Amino acid sequence: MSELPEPRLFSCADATGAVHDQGAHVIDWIPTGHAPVLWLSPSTALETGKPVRGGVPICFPWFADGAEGGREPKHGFARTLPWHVESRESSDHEAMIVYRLSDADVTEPAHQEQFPYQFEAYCVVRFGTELSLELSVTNTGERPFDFEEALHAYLVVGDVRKIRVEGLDGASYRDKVLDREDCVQEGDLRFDGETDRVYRSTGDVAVVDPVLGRVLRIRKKNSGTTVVWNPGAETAAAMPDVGPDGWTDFVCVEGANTHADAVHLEPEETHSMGYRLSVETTAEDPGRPPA
Ligand SMILES: O=P(O)(O)OC[C@H]1O[C@H](O)[C@H](O)[C@@H](O)[C@@H]1O
Repeated sequence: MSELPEPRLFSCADATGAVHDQGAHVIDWIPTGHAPVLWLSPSTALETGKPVRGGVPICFPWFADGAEGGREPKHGFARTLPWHVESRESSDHEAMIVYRLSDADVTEPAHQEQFPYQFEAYCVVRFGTELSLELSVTNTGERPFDFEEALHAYLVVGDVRKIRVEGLDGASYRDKVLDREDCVQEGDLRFDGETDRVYRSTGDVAVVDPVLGRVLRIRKKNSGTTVVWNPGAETAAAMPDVGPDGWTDFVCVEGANTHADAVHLEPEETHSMGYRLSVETTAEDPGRPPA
């Protein structure tokens, strides 16, 4: 293992940002006039071949250990492979980069065995008043395949115990902490410990943060799954790159297509999933007790 090269830095009138080529992994986005939006663990490994804890990891071609289970590495090989820069452009109000990964980059036999298909993936990242990521996958081979994907964003929050996530009311979900299928969300989602839920939901989501006085809005495109994750105190304490105090500082709200929403591609077909993030300052009283 060697140290990761410095990330690529982006700057325009409306934002700054940073991305590692490994995993096409966005690690920073600061819209002008706001505090940082993406959480990055201060103790994350920044080494070739190791996942980075924070930012927006790309999970592909499977999520966790895959729809049928048993796949490795967790969340697929794309997040630890170096992606290729296809193009980069900047204007006054937006900085943009296009990354590309294909089956030719998958050199580990164990990875090839688990996903023996020809594909081409592009990730277009735009830094501006919004952070926008679009992951497109094309089947460039002669056999159909299924894949899972997630844009696994780590969002900075003032205190996860005081936020609420709106937009999932009524959605069915799998609770990975309780190991229960077919749960249904009632009202807003709040956090008082380990939370790991895979929602069937195409809708937009808002993270209302009374401590930082802001709302993070997530707009999804072609995404049937929203994953919400926070490790809680106990699990976090056992994770060296989160630690006993780190878990209150972030929540993951992920745009995804997993399990029943896995994507099927016939030869020459393309699927694109979009994830857009924006910030609004609010006047909500930080002392307001939870409803
Ligand atoms: O530790 P990682 O491989 O980065 O995974 C972090 C988390 O990702 C997702 O949100 C999953 O639903 C969780 O079960 C998992 O713990």
